[in-house]
Amino acid sequence: MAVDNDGIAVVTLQRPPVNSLNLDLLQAMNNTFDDVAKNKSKGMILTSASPTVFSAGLDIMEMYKPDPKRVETFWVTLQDMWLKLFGASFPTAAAINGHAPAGGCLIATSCEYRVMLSGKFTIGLNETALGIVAPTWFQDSLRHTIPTRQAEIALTTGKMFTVDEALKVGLIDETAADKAEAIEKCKKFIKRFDKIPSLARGMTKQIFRQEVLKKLLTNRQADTKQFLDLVNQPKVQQSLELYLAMLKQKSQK
Ligand SMILES: CCCCCCCC/C=C\C=C\CC(=O)SCCNC(=O)CCNC(=O)[C@H](O)C(C)(C)COP(=O)(O)OP(=O)(O)OC[C@H]1O[C@@H](n2cnc3c(N)ncnc32)[C@H](O)[C@@H]1OP(=O)(O)O
Repeated sequence: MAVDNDGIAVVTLQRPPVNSLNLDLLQAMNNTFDDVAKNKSKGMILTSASPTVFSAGLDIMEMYKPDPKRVETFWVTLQDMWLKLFGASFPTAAAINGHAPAGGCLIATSCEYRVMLSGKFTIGLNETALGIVAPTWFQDSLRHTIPTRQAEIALTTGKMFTVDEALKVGLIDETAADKAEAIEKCKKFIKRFDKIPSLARGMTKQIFRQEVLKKLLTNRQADTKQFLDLVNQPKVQQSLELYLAMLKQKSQK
């Protein structure tokens, strides 16, 4: 992860090849978010070092034949990452410079503003298409971004939106021709708050988001148990094995 700081922190996800979210990356993200808060940055922009993938979502290897202690820590660290990002009092934006499936879409929709590169990229919560259920807080992040009806259809169909579709439905706010332009547009969004007192801004955001945050905070143990029960089911392990094989086969073509 690299952080440039000119008052606005640009945080670059840098875990080749596809920025899949494993325990180490999630821990690094959490430490970085804490630093951004401590340094009193004006805001934070999340982007990717990959030219084609923002993030491929959760690292499936963390869930396939998992070590019991590690997979639990993995999930709790993912919850922490979401609580910190969705609940950040500082302004957040995502410069989405590539594909953003599942957990990649979760990161983007946890931010307040999204700029995505024009091109053949897709974004969405595709969990149902993989035969799994997007956790409540994944669903809430989408519902917080696009109208409820479109969110329900997208979630139940596991829809991956093209850039044009994402713009039309409001899943992204703007498009950009390249990464530099996407970062500039995110900076422009964050600079809108230059004349707004930061305490009032931060508290307003937290009040606006508190219902959704509270749902996970009061349900963390049940959410973790639900995930662990699901991931340890033989049928789920079988699906993960098939999905990994499919991804490998595709990457070797
Ligand atoms: C299926 C049942 C799951 C049951 C889980 C239990 C409950 C879980 C609850 C919550 C779920 C959370 C949601 C998630 O985030 S799950 C992850 C979903 N992510 C995806 O479906 C994306 C998969 N990846 C892709 O579609 C593509 O890789 C893409 C991001 C579009 C990039 O394409 P491309 O640039 O062509 O790269 P490759 O496909 O060639 O991939 C390069 C190597 O990276 C490996 N890879 C890709 N994605 C993942 C991943 N999410 N986790 C781990 N590894 C991944 C891929 O296999 C290639 O590896 P190699 O080079 O060794 O062959």
